[in-house]
Amino acid sequence: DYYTSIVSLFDLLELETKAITYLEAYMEKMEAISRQVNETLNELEQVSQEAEGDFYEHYSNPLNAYKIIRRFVIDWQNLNKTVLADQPALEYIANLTALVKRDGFKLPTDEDLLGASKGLARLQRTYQQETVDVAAGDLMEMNLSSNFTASECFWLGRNLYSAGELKYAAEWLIQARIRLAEEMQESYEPQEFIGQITDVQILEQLSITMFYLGKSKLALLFNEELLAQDPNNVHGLRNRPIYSNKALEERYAISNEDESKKYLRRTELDVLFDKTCNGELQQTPREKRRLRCRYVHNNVPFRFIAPFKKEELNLDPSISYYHESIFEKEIEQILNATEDYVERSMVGDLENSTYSDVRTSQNAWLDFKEHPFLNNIAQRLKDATGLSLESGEHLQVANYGIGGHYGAHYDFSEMLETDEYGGQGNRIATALFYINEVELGGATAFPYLRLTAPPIRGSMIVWYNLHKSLELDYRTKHGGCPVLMGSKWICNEWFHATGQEFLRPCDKKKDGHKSIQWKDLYRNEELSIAQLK
Ligand SMILES: O=C(O)CCC(=O)C(=O)O
Ligand SMILES: [Fe+2]
Repeated sequence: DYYTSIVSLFDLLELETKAITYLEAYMEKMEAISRQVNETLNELEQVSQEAEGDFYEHYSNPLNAYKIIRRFVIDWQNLNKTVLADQPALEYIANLTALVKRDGFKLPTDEDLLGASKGLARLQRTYQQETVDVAAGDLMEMNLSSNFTASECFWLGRNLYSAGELKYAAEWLIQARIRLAEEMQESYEPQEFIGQITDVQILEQLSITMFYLGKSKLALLFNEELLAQDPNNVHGLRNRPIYSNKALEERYAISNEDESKKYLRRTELDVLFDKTCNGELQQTPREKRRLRCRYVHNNVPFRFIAPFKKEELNLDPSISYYHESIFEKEIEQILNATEDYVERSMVGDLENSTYSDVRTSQNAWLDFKEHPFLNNIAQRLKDATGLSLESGEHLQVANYGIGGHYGAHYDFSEMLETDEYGGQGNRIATALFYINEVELGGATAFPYLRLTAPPIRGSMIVWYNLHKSLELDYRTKHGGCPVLMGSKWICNEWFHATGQEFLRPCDKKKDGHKSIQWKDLYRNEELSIAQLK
């Protein structure tokens, strides 16, 4: 999947560079052919004009009789056989096909484009970025000098419409119109490049989008504009009575309950998560007053000389950074080891796992036993947490691309089966390394705790998912915020409950009550469309 990872985009760039050279070669051939055909055409026109005078006189001349026959046997044949039958287009297509087939290269699909579009909308929503600004290449007040063209705005709008992101679809389509008008002004000739769109196309899409957004009057207005430009437009004519009836109905309706089914449904939890990611929700200084940064050795002899740099983010449940916890060399080794295995992440248990929009990232697993270089990392994980890795899982490596995110979830299994996780008990703690610099976005967010941990290259965060009593800690709901710029690489380790009895002694007292109030919050929430207004 292209939209889930930046790595695969490098392959695409390479492919496009080659495709451009093929297209250039094709053009050169076409121009040569066009020259030859032109010359031949001139010749033919000349000789046939000569014959236009007196037909009988002309062809009584045996030389002329010979010439016309010769033209059919030689000249036309040559033209058709050698010049026109030489098909540069076919050759170009064959070259391109061979290039793509090499190494089983997969071209991006409609699904990839849809994913990339959704990623952009997700960024806009989470970080409250206006469409005008994004279209002008302004993201979080940085100018990225990647202005969108009218066509690009149009196709993004169309994709967002298919994805049910109607509000953003409408905004991008309006940008497309503005840009198209500008582009027309800049050049006097109507633009003719392949894929250029027209105002009629935009208006078709815009009116239907407005209609499903519940704005029938606007839908009607844009539809009229469409018909003014293209009076016989089939869609325009068919939709006119539908839009105008609906607009009339709304005028007289007391309430307007018949909302469209095409809204993208967003839950209250989604909204809460967004607000945590964009910093609208934060802990107060008072709540944070007891948090400390300190060196810790956890009674590990080596760590007396090289202590961990611990930064507390939350005390109960415990969440902390351990800075400078992984070496550059190790990061390199991890990335090398996973390069070929990074797959689109699955969500859910093994049997029922499906690709899902909840999580847009790619991941791979590294077995400690198979990779000796992981020994040091394993030791560090044990020393920092004081937990055993006997019941731990393989190390997971994940990568998020354009707008990639991981919606709010729990790491533990809520209805643990005895044989689940190989009978090792629930996921007691999570340790997560950030292994690259994320330019912007991509924090790990805990919405119930109003807390984010921005990714810091080389740092690890550790938190407990279970209470000391091993009851589920419902305050630990968390996820990965959308990556705004760059890509995000993490690797994480899940510790399990089995074998930790003496390492993290459980309280006799049950302490699960501390988080019980979060348990059913948002569980069966009514799907909310608040976000769309
Ligand atoms: O990407 C993140 O920051 C969170 C990842 C996560 O929660 C997980 O892999 O379970
Ligand atoms: Fe998680």
